[in-house]
Amino acid sequence: FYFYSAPENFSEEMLRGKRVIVTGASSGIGEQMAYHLARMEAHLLLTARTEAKLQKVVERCLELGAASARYISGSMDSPSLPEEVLREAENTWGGLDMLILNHIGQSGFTFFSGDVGHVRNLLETNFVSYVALATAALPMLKESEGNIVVVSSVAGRIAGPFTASYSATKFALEGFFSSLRQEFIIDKVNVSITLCILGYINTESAVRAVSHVIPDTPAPKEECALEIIRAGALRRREMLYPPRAVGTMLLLHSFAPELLDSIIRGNYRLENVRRT
Ligand SMILES: NC(=O)C1=CN([C@@H]2O[C@H](COP(=O)(O)OP(=O)(O)OC[C@H]3O[C@@H](n4cnc5c(N)ncnc54)[C@H](OP(=O)(O)O)[C@@H]3O)[C@@H](O)[C@H]2O)C=CC1
Ligand SMILES: CC(C)CCC[C@@H](C)[C@H]1CC[C@H]2[C@@H]3C(=O)C=C4C[C@@H](O)CC[C@]4(C)[C@H]3CC[C@]12C
Repeated sequence: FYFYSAPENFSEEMLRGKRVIVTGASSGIGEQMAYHLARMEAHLLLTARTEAKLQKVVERCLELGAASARYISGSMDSPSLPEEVLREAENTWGGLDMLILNHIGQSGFTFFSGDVGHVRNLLETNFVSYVALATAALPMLKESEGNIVVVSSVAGRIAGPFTASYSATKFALEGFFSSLRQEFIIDKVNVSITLCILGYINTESAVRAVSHVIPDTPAPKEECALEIIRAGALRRREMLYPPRAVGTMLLLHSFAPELLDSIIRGNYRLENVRRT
């Protein structure tokens, strides 16, 4: 608990000139990570589906001081996109230092509807594409001794109600990337894997999805974005944000899981859950 709140030896120069891919960078935490990295004078390759938004983010990144900034648009449920993104990095930079996996597909905050097709598609977008991106990036990351950063959630450690499909995709990420980290150590592959366990963050889409049910005040996306970059650059195994709230939840989950479950249910405004 203390470990994660300890002062850290991070300097923004660590990112200067680094070649970084950020997925899901057209809005929310991904967009904020792009702006921080731009200020730090990194080279940026951004992805998401909406080209118009990516164009604006790239423009702003160049104003903020990015060494370079470009984008690729497309949906991560398409099996060819991950390789296309990494080919672009190889062609323009000839290498890669940091891969930040952050995008998620749409999922509502309500009872599981029974739509198995949606689960399949969400696993493709939120999980399989992460594996494909990391796999395609690995040769370049080995060369640079770089970083893989996986953005996950408290919902990837503790399953609350109304996030069944989403939680499954985040649990999958932790299983896969924690196993991979072990293999890297065995094989002496010097590529770090940082898992980010986030609580409720004030992005537009999250607030829209849950504010009528969850009364808590969400944590700021700007600081969240900076903490993710910091943890990745410091090659941390995991980061928690906001650290105290998430740390307390994980601790409670480990020694009194049923108590935590009931606290979560008791904290929600269940009468406001939209049943469709
Ligand atoms: N906000 C929160 O409370 C929490 C967030 N997190 C995690 O943080 C990360 C960022 O979340 P947040 O910033 O809130 O999310 P946003 O909804 O703000 O951003 C999601 C990004 O992913 C892109 N995206 C959506 N669908 C697809 C798709 N099919 N293919 C490719 N890209 C897609 C979106 O752009 P476009 O629509 O243009 O494609 C957008 O850039 C996620 O991994 C999330 O799980 C974890 C815990 C809590
Ligand atoms: C004691 C309890 C109140 C603690 C429970 C923590 C709750 C509040 C936090 C932890 C993880 C959060 C979810 C998340 O990870 C990602 C998304 C996707 C986004 O598009 C919509 C919002 C959603 C569902 C978040 C909703 C709020 C969650 C459940």
